Amino acid sequence: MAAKKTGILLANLGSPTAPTIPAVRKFLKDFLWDPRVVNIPRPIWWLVLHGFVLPFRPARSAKAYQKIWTDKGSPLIYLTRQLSERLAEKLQDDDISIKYSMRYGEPSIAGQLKLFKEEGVNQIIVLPLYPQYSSTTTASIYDDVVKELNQWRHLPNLQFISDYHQHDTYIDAIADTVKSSWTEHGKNELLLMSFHGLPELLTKLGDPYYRQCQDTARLIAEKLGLNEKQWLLVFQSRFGKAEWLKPYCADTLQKLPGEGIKTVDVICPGFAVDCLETLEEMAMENKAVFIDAGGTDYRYIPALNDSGNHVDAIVNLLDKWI
Ligand SMILES: C=CC1=C(C)c2cc3[nH]c(cc4nc(cc5[nH]c(cc1n2)c(C)c5CCC(=O)O)C(CCC(=O)O)=C4C)c(C)c3C=C
Ligand SMILES: [Fe+2]
Ligand SMILES: [Fe+2]
Repeated sequence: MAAKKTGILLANLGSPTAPTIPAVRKFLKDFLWDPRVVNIPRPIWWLVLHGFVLPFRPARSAKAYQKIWTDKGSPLIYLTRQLSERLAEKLQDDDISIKYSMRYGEPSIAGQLKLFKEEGVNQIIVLPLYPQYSSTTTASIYDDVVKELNQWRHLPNLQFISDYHQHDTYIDAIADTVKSSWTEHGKNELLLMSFHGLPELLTKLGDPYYRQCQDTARLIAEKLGLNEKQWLLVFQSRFGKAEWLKPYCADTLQKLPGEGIKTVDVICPGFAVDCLETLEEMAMENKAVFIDAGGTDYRYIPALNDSGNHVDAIVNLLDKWI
C-alpha cells in the first residue's frame, strides 16, 4: 500500500498579474463572469459586463492596485504564498505537501491539484482562505476543485473546509492582533469590524455569510471584553446598484465623528491576508472619509497574514486530518 501523503491546498481569490488597465480588465472579466459571483441571466449580464463594467471599472481599479502594488507583486498573492511557506516550515513533514492557489489567475487550483497527483498525494485538504462561508467565494472554489477532480480516474480522500468563522484559534489570533495594537498605540474609542459586503438578496436565498460575520464579530468582541457600545460590525466594498449588507462601512465612518466618536481601531476579520480591499479601501480611502468627517485617529490593524498566530490557527484547524 502507498504511504499516506497529504496535500494541503490553500485557496484565495486572486489578483491581476499587474496593476495595469489591460491586466485588471482580464482579471475582472474572469472574476465577474463567474455565475457564483454574479448570478444574473447570462445574456443580460454579458451585455452589462461588456457594455458598462469592463470599459470603465478597470481604469479605476488599476489606479487603486497601483497604490498597494509592491516589488513582490500583489499583496494578496505574495502574502498567501508566504503563509503557505510558513505553514510548511511549521509542519516540517515529508508526508505533507503544501501549496497555495488562486481561484482567478495563477497559480490555478487545477494546476496545483495536478501537481499533487504527480506527487502521489492520496488525501487532499482544501482550505479556502475565507473564514466566513459565502456561495460567492467558498462555493466557487469548491466548483473549481470539483471541475478538476471530475477528470481524475483515481480520486483521493477529499476534505473541504467550508468555513472557520468561530474557530477558537482564529478568534484568539484576531483578538491578539487587536491587543498588540492597544499595547503599542493605545485603545481607540471604537473597534470597527469591517467585512466584505454581499448583495442582501443572497442572505434571503440561504447564503449564511451574514450570520457568520455576526458570529465572528460577537466572538471577537467577547474575547476582548468589549461592551456593545465599544464595537461595530460594518460591510465594505459594495459593487453595483443593488442593496448590499448593511450598515455600509463608508456611510458609518462618515457619521461617527458627528455622533461623538472621533477615534477608531479598524480590523477586517474576513480577510485572511491583506489585499486591495484592506490596504487601499480600508487603510487609505475609508480613513480619509473618517478624517474628513472630523475623526482624529483611525488605526487600521493588519490582517493575520503570515504571522505565527495565523500559522498556529491553521495548524489547529487542520489538526484532525494531519
Ligand atoms: C458582485 C461582485 C462581488 C461580490 C459578490 C464579491 C464578494 C466577495 N469578495 C470577497 C473578497 C475579495 N474581493 C476582492 C476584490 C473585488 N471584489 C469585487 C466584487 C465582488 N466581490 C471586485 C469587482 C473586486 C476587484 C477590485 C475592484 O474593482 O473593486 C478582493 C481583493 C483582490 C485583490 O487582488 O487584492 C478580495 C479578497 C469576499 C470575501 C466576498 C464575499 C463574501
Ligand atoms: Fe470581492
Ligand atoms: Fe473595494
